[in-house]
Amino acid sequence: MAGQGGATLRILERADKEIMKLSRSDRGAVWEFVSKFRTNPGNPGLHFKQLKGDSRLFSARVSADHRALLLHAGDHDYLLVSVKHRKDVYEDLDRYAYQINRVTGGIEVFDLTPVGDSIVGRLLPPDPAVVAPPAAALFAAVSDADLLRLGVAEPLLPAIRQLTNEDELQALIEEAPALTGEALLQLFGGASVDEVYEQVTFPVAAGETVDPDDYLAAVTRPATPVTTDDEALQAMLDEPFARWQVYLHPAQRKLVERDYSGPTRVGGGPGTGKTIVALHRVKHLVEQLEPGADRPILLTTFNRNLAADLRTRLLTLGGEQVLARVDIVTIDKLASRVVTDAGMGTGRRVIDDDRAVQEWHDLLFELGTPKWEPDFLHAEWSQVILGQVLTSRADYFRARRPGRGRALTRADRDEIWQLTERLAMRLEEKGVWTWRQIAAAAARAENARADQAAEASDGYRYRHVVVDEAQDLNAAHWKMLRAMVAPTRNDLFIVGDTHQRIYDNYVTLGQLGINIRGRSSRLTRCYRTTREILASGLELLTGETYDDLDGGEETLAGYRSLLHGDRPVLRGLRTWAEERDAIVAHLRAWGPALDGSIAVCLPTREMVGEVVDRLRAEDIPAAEIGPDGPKQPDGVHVGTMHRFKGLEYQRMILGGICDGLVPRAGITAYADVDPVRFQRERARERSRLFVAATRARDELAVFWHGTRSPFVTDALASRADT
Ligand SMILES: Nc1ncnc2c1ncn2[C@@H]1O[C@H](COP(=O)(O)OP(=O)(O)OP(=O)(O)O)[C@@H](O)[C@H]1O
Repeated sequence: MAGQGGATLRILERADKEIMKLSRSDRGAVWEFVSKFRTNPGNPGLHFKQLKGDSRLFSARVSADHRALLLHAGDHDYLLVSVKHRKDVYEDLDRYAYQINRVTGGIEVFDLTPVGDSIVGRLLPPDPAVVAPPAAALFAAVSDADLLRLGVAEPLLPAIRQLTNEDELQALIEEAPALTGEALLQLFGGASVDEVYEQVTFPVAAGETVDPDDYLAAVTRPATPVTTDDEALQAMLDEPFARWQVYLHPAQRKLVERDYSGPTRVGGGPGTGKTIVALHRVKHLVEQLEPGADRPILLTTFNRNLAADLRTRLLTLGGEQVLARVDIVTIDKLASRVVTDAGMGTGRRVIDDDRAVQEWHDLLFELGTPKWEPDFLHAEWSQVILGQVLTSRADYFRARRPGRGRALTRADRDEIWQLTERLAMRLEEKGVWTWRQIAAAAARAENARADQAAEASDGYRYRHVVVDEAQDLNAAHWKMLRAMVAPTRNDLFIVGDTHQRIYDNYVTLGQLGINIRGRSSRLTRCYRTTREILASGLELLTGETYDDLDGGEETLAGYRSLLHGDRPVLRGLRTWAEERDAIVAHLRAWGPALDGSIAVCLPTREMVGEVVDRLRAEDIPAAEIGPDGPKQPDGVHVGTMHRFKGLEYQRMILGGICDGLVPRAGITAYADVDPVRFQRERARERSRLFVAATRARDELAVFWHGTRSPFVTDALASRADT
């Protein structure tokens, strides 16, 4: 990057927050400044000079009114740490301190105003005589040594010792380096020092001993969040919200850039940047490819609007060159392609599960077999026989039926096997099949292909496979994916959160030939939503346990947000008509949603239709969310819970959160006859509500009428406004 006489200039994430607050033309001036500086820092127009009293800090002229503050890392390497009004650079110089964090090895620059001391570039250890902690100090129970072990910035210790309430803590966090904020918030929330170390600090700790004076080494560590890439910088200057393109959290960056000896899985609660990590991973993998015109990387997800969104974001992130090497396709479409390639199912139409259950019903009626419920047989066929890609009666006799409840005798299995064969024939005669059948057929076809591919050295479909929303794939999908890529380094990168599982697919990846043991990690910092919304979302999950896709248990320990906002509004109304009035009133209070940043989520399609009609009658523009996303980008988006997977809104109303609707009344029928199924259905409905609640960035309102949903706990409901 540094040409002859030129310099490397990296922009520290901190500076970019200031840059984003500038006017458009001033941002343009920053861009020009960066280009000129990189070409020749000695350009007289830049007035580049060292600041008095510090060997590393420099100032330079960005525009008539603005100055840049630069930190010299060594050689020709500089960091842009601040862009300020010219008056402030000189007046406020004393406010800045910088250091290399001894735990992460990253460079931290911060504003010490809250301390009120002048300590540029000098790290003053706190003087206990001067800053004796007041009696009610928030962190009185945690020693300095422990705070430092957690990676809290040393120059902020005096200020931290003064904190006595959450508002002061929040104000400090706004300005503090991210790790300091994250660690303090977790401690404030009641976590122990060891827990915070494990969940927050360890994932970002440098893997080597840190030399606190070696700025050149520090500048390239993932813990120094910088951009050097011109395209990324320009995109960010044009589109201030695109920070994710540039500044990965060190925990995210490590996952993106690591070389894995086999399949890996990244978990994490909603909004922790799993999709962002998947996109950066794809870009990273493309950058390792030798030039070519093929598409050796598969990026797959569950539904069509998410696939479209991945395409748009990957284009923004990597441009046409990256996109050209990646096949982005939904998992079902991929399975369809495979069966078409294999010459199977020509001309067959896909039917949904409701229609398939109806076919079961008709078949059982024609056969006069009252012993089985259509619903039960469909689930057994879909989840066990097709789900595990069982191809013979003998395999079915031996199959495990995890989570299926009710035990089956050998005679039962024999009968069910014959019935499923009859149903399959019936569907074939009608020229239709289900997505599950397609997935199972694709897994078989792809495995046959892989057997041949293993003989030819390079016969696999893909070099790398990246999967988003992995919690919703079924075993047949995994078998297909496993067969698409050679079992070697960096083969599968799997991203998902089982707390957000909204389809009935439970798998143990290890049993499907995908061994993620020792290569599984979890992101814990939420970028999307506020602490207040997260707390309510987590409360909705109370009492359920979740798996880790590999036979173990998954937790959300350490899940946190640095964002802070209003508590969600909870409101019980008497009738559905009153609830609709309340929805309209709430939307009006929020003001017009012309940019599609507001959504209403409801449990049934009928309710969606009724709310859309009502909003239109009130002259509030509304768009229903279909399988390809909102039917138009502007207006209030309205959809059922299923449709909200992977989306994000500034403000959301969850309506109709009533007993009998969430969870659906129908599932109580299983409570006695099939408790395992009941538990699974309930967990799924809970996850659906959790997904919907965690789509909101800033504000959330939860409404119901009549009796509230049992998922709205007493603790939540005690704050309700009825
Ligand atoms: N490093 C980052 N810097 C800034 N913003 C980020 C970062 N990582 C993620 N985000 C933002 O956080 C939000 C959530 O990211 P993303 O959709 O990747 O999360 P997710 O874990 O896939 O969520 P979900 O599981 O709910 O679908 C997005 O708005 C994204 O731009």
